[in-house]
Amino acid sequence: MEPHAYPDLWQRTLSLIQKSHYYDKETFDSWISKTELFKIENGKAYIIYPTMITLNILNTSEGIQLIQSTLQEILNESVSVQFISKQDAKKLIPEVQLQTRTANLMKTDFNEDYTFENFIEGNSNAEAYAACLSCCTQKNHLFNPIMIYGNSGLGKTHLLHAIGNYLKKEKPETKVFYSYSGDLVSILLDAMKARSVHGNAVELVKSQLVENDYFLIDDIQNLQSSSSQEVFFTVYNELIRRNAQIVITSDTHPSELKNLPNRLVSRFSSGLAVNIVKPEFDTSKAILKKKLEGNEEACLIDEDVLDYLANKFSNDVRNLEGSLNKLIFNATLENPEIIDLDFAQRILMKEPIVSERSELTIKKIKKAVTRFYGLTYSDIEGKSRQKKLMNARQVFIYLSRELLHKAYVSIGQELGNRDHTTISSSYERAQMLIKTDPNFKTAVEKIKTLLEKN
Ligand SMILES: Nc1ncnc2c1ncn2[C@@H]1O[C@H](COP(=O)(O)OP(=O)(O)OP(=O)(O)O)[C@@H](O)[C@H]1O
Repeated sequence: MEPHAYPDLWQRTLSLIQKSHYYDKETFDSWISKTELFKIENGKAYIIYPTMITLNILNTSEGIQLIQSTLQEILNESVSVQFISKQDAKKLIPEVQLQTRTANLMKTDFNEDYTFENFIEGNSNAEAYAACLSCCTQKNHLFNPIMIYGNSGLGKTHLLHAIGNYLKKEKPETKVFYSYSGDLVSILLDAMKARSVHGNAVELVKSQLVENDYFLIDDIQNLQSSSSQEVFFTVYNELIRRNAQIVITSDTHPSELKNLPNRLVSRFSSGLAVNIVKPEFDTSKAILKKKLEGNEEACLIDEDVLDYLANKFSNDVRNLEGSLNKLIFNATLENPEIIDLDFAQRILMKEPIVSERSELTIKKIKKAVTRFYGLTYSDIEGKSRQKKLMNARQVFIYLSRELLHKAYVSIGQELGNRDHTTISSSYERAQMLIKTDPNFKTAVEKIKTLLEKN
């Protein structure tokens, strides 16, 4: 039922109660008529009492019975009744939001391109690939947790999404949870802030988390808040007890996770830790070829250009792919007959690719986006809903997420402390726009180029 329908429904209920003459006129006018219906949820009507006297009058078995039967008469369905104070009603709001946020968090959309089929195997990543694939196919989880560790841009997120995509297709009944650890921290901190009149919000989140069969956490090194580490610890233990498969990625070996408590680190070390390193030459070349698949005719490229890229940019597969994208993008502008080594070197030297991704920061993305749109920081951080500003914010959110995997909460901080749920829905919209709106796509591509120049 829409919230705006409650006052009307409650007026009708009160009028029937008045007509029943169960309460005398004075009691009704002074106390009962001042009540409000806060909401009806899961078969329960939450009724706000203004004072303790009202509560004492209402809270008798006959009083409750009268309200229940009157509501049932109007709604044609049975409801139970819970009386709440005005303060309780205020506390209920965050809880409702929390339930929505938690529900959103639980339904993960996996990146459709990040599949096992699209992942190129080589010595550099064979163990990680095998561990992730086998945990999907084997009934008993032999290794738990599986920790995939290695530098940035080497395919860790890709493999977690591949697990999700595989299970969604092959075992659709499986419950899979995936989150960047930074986003999980936001949800847990929210739950700790949310007060609750019927149940504990943290317990609610915990109970939803432990119900998963697969629990995939990306970039665990960002699980830095000690209170969320506490909650994570109990969730982790319960998941292991229930034999759920846990797969975690991190930028270092578990034993070197300095910011996490020892009891967590030692648990992470008890499963299987596999390293993923930079792809060797052949794997890098195969990744480039995979990326070109289907575009061979539109974009002719010399084999020695692929060798050149594979030799030069393999430290981070994002840079490897980025260098190829840059060549293809420039080829659409200049229309060469073929992308040869001269063309490639000219373009890549003119606009050098960021050689290490650590050089890219969220501040740099913000600077590039504002420069591109001709805006100031206060424009982009402010509240105006002008189209240009909204576009700029969406591009900023999109790039921060895609290039740096930034948590929604950190992106929100850069945008005038916007709430992380706002950021998460803008990101979803941006993901849609990149597929449907050519202007949005071009802006993203151009800003990426700007970023690579700096
Ligand atoms: N072996 C591979 N085969 C195909 N694509 C790959 C491979 N390794 C990495 N990639 C691609 O490289 C890009 C970066 O990979 P990914 O985001 O998984 O890196 P990551 O290790 O999670 O980095 P970070 O630690 O920064 O989160 C993605 O587009 C991914 O598809």
